[in-house]
Amino acid sequence: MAAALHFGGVKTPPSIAAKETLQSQSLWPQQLRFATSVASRPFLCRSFKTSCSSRVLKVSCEAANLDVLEKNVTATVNAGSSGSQLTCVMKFGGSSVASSERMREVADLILSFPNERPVIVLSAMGKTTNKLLLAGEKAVTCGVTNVSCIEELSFIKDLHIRTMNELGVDKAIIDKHLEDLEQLLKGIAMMKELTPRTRDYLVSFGECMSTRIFAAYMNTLGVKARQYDAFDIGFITTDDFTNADILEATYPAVAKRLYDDWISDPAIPIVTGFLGKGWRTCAVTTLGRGGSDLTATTIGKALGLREIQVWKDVDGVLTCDPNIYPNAHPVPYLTFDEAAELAYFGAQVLHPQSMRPAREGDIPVRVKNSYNRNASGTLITKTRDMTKAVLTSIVLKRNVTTLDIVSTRMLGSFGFLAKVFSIFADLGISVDVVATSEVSISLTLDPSKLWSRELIQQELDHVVEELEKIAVVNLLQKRSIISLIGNVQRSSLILEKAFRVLRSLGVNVQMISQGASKVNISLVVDDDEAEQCVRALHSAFFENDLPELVIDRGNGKGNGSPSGL
Ligand SMILES: Nc1ncnc2c1ncn2[C@@H]1O[C@H](COP(=O)(O)OP(=O)(O)O)[C@@H](O)[C@H]1O
Ligand SMILES: N[C@@H](CC(=O)OP(=O)(O)O)C(=O)O
Repeated sequence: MAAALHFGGVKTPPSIAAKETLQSQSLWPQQLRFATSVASRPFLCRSFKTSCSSRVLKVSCEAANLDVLEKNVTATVNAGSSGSQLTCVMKFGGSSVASSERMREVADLILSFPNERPVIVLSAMGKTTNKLLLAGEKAVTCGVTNVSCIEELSFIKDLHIRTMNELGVDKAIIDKHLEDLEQLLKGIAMMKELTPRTRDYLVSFGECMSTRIFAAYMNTLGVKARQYDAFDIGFITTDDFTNADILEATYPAVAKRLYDDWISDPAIPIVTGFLGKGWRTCAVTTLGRGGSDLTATTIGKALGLREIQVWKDVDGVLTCDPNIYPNAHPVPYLTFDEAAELAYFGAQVLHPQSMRPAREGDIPVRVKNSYNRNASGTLITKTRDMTKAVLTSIVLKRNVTTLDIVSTRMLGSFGFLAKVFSIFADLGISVDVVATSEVSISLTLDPSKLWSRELIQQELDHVVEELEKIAVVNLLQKRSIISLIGNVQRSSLILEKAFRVLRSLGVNVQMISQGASKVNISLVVDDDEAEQCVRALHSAFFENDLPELVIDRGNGKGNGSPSGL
């Protein structure tokens, strides 16, 4: 039987009617408590689904016992308090919490928003994740007796102990972690192998230690804070170690745990970014490099918070990677689609999957600079005014492999494309950019699903071997994808300008593709020409005063006048 629950408002007790959704105009703790308590009672619910935005919570559930459900709804609503609820997520990346000074600065920053009651998500301090990975790799070959001399292990210990000393927190809070870390490295040395599962457990020490230190520091300031390991509070993931996906069960579980604790004993939650728990193995998993952004947006959606803030070391999302072009400018507004595309095509500033929960929950994401808090940053929302927008950002993804596949006509055109993609699916390799004709297909392979390495030669040989059964295959390595993120409604204008720039550099574009997302045009060029192209494109699009880039004739097609190049 499908039970339907309807909240008329926060003060009105809910009534049970024959509908399938519970809706509320504002998200109050008691509604979330209700939703999560229903979700957590399998005897009560056969199936349960929620989606929430900052204003609307929808719950559909199929109840096994309506009487019990009704009592539960009433009890939970009456017990709830409409007082101070959690308001936003603030995520601070490794660069923001790299030292004791930075942690002080971040605490000060959090306290400078007295009207917020934030959930804090932290990454590991500075480059700790990289150091842990290096320590693990060294442990594989160095022998058990040499583990304590691994330089990266000493670095990590020194950094964390010094930070605790300087912040005046009790060093005992991470004693056990430091001991276990060394034991783990000895285990790796003994086994002479570092599996993806062990790798995830190894890197989890970074976030587990940074959050404990920071929560303890907040407590020394007289601000009540409570540390949480994400894998203990309901972050349930697939068992794809090193690149796990968050499962739907995470949302009600995390909401329940954080809200229950907040209501019974309010304290600022300090949550480990990047980590989860595999649903079959129950082992620690990680969400892929930069995954703390995804932790933040997941919490934002789970709790239906007002805003998700990600604090970085740059003034927001920039017009291109500042390491390629130091004068890149902050982009004030982006849509979730633009930000997702930008992240997916290689802009390190955001995790590729992090926009999904924010978009589903329709929760604005603000990218801010913890080193320059007055900078306005970038606001990412579902829609924005695109009438004046042409190009938003230029993104470079290096060291990409491309494949040109020409059918030997053993299969019809439908069969050919289907067969090509089934080969990639069977081998678990993602494809980024695709250009097709009836009998040929060119595509680029995405190495990002593999942990900090490119597709290895053996895997590529296997792909080619399989494809050669139906096609002539040409594999080209050391290519780059330049993604032009912006208003693809103006693609002719963007392409005209881009090709002028590239022609003036004597660069030949090897593949071009315009995504269905309508925000991205991808161009494939040689690796060694790519940075030069990005710099020239940046100055043509963002630094030259080119009137045709801003004038709108009201028909959405630009004025088509030739560029000044
Ligand atoms: N388009 C871009 N906009 C902003 N930063 C970018 C962009 N492309 C690459 N970056 C790099 O991303 C870095 C910020 O991301 P990240 O290192 O993940 O931050 P954090 O560790 O603070 O979360 C910047 O320091 C910058 O070097
Ligand atoms: N510490 C992890 C997770 C993370 O999100 O880090 P950061 O916020 O510093 O990018 C990493 O380095 O990948």
